[in-house]
Amino acid sequence: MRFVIYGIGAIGGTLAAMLSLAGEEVIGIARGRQLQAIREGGLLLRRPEGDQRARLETAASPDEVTFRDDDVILLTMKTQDSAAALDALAAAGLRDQHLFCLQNGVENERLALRRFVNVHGVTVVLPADYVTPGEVAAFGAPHPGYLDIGRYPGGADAMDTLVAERLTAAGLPAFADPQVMASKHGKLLMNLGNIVDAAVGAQDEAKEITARLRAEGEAVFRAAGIDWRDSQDDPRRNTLMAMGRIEGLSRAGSSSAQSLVRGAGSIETAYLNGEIALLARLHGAPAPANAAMVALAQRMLREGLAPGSLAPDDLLAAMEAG
Ligand SMILES: NC(=O)C1=CN([C@@H]2O[C@H](COP(=O)(O)OP(=O)(O)OC[C@H]3O[C@@H](n4cnc5c(N)ncnc54)[C@H](OP(=O)(O)O)[C@@H]3O)[C@@H](O)[C@H]2O)C=CC1
Ligand SMILES: CC(C)(CO)C(=O)C(=O)O
Repeated sequence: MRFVIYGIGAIGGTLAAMLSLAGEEVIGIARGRQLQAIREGGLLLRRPEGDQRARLETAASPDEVTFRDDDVILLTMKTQDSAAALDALAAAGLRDQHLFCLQNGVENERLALRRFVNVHGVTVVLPADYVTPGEVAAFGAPHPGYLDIGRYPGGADAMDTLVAERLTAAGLPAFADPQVMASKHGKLLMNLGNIVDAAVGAQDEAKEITARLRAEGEAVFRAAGIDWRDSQDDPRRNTLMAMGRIEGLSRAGSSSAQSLVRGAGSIETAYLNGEIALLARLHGAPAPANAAMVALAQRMLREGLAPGSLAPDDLLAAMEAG
């Protein structure tokens, strides 16, 4: 088996480094300064237990990869970049190799299944940062995190088990999960707070606002008949990983906050809070607070607002107006 990891940022970089340090065959598809830095000096993975540098085979796009039957593709870009990436994979000749979506939200699997037949969802509980080109950090300890892996739309097959075994052997506990989308919907409820973190940072009022977004999300899931499995009360959060400390580094915030920190020019909110807004509109349930967060994220991009530059009252006002 060869792992083709598409998008070498916080999550893809952590996986690429761990798998390759464990002796797995890995190709990382990266771009820009990240690609250049990895080609020049490898990829530094920083963890509470210490730093390790991985040497990676890289490609600048799927058409630089000669795909093999034993390839598994791990999608690790943010959702707003997935459609273009999937089109590039199709154009490069990817066929029925198994493709795993290691992304938040629940849209990537649908995008993938339009183009490919063997699609798997993965719930990613792995707090990680893309620090600078050539360097990623994973803050969990003793393990960087854990993953649930299953087929989309449901079930778990031999490939889920095999990939879970390889990841676990590389130090990242992974579990074949026939109800992976219930797990992913549970994680999505947590990620409704990503935009709050991006807008106001980690302050007490942020928790209340996030709780409101979450309650609205749960009500919308009920209206839409969607099952979910709670992510925040999962005991594996304590047994497998807790937040650790890395010397000289503090977390830049949620993955959405990191997009703003890096000036990425796009943010994932339309696929997180926007999933709730979409379901609400489809099923006739109200979701003004989550809809307002989608608009707020767009405003932050448009006006070039720095992460953490808004006040909780700004968010509350946007929710009331929404
Ligand atoms: N970071 C975290 O703690 C967690 C993140 N997640 C989820 O994991 C997913 C990935 O997030 P994260 O790792 O933080 O995101 P990052 O932005 O850190 O990494 C994504 C990487 O993919 C690259 N990329 C995007 N499109 C392409 C392309 N066409 N070709 C080559 N490279 C490409 C990006 O490049 P560029 O920078 O140039 O855009 C970037 O390097 C998201 O769905 C996120 O919500 C889940 C759990 C935790
Ligand atoms: C739960 C959280 C915030 C952990 O990093 C996450 O999934 C993200 O950053 O997207």
